[in-house]
Amino acid sequence: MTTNHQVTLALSKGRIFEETVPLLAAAGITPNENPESSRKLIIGTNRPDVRLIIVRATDVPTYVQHGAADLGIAGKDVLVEHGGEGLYQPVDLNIAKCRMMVATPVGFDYEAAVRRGARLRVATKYTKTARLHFAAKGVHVDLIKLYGSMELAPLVGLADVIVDLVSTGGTLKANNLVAVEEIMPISSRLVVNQASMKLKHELIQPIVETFRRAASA
Ligand SMILES: Nc1ncnc2c1ncn2[C@@H]1O[C@H](COP(=O)(O)OP(=O)(O)OP(=O)(O)O)[C@@H](O)[C@H]1O
Ligand SMILES: O=P(O)(O)OC[C@H]1O[C@H](OP(=O)(O)OP(=O)(O)O)[C@H](O)[C@@H]1O
Repeated sequence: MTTNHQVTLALSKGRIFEETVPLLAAAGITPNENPESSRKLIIGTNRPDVRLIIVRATDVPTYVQHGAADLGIAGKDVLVEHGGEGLYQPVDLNIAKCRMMVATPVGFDYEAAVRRGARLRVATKYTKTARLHFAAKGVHVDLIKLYGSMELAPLVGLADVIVDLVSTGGTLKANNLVAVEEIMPISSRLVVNQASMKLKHELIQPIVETFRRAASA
């Protein structure tokens, strides 16, 4: 159980953890175990007042919103889908950078489909983001919720287009797809439970400031 003398930081394994290690180091925080190799979900650190919990990337805002974690690091993609209720987002950490894009099979004329008012089948993990994007453009869509490998959907006739994250473009290229529209740039943000920010201000504020300085260095 966390106390007023300890803060809990929610992180996901993989790219967010890798890119967070230098930020933790700047705040004088060294995990006692490597979450990539450990099966433990609660990981202590060299600082008795800081512990880490390891959760799915999509679940970070939920843990922080409910105060099960005081702080967390989550992608803007995940935060937009979650809605951000109960969270402060004080620092854009400029890590895990990529872009939320609309992509289609090579040869699909997206602009023409939009112009003639076609109804598009859109496969995505990001249904809220996609709904808002296409509604703002006045494009009618049937949303197909997937949990990964969105690039497959247009190749096997499940969808006309996808909404997914693109970084190098390598995954799109390998699957004969092309990005046709940017929805928003994505990076990860530090999120803080609003009640924790007040109740544990003396512990949390220095971490926020250190992350802010490290992120802009
Ligand atoms: N190719 C990429 N390049 C850079 N950043 C990315 C890329 N893909 C995802 N991200 C960012 O990193 C975050 C974590 O991605 P990661 O792949 O670790 O989790 P996930 O598998 O998408 O999530 P979950 O485990 O909840 O299904 C994403 O929310 C996004 O903000
Ligand atoms: O443009 P690229 O550099 O190829 O990156 C894009 C890929 O990265 C993400 O997947 P990720 O690697 O996180 O796999 P996952 O979503 O299946 O975990 C995203 O969903 C794309 O598939």
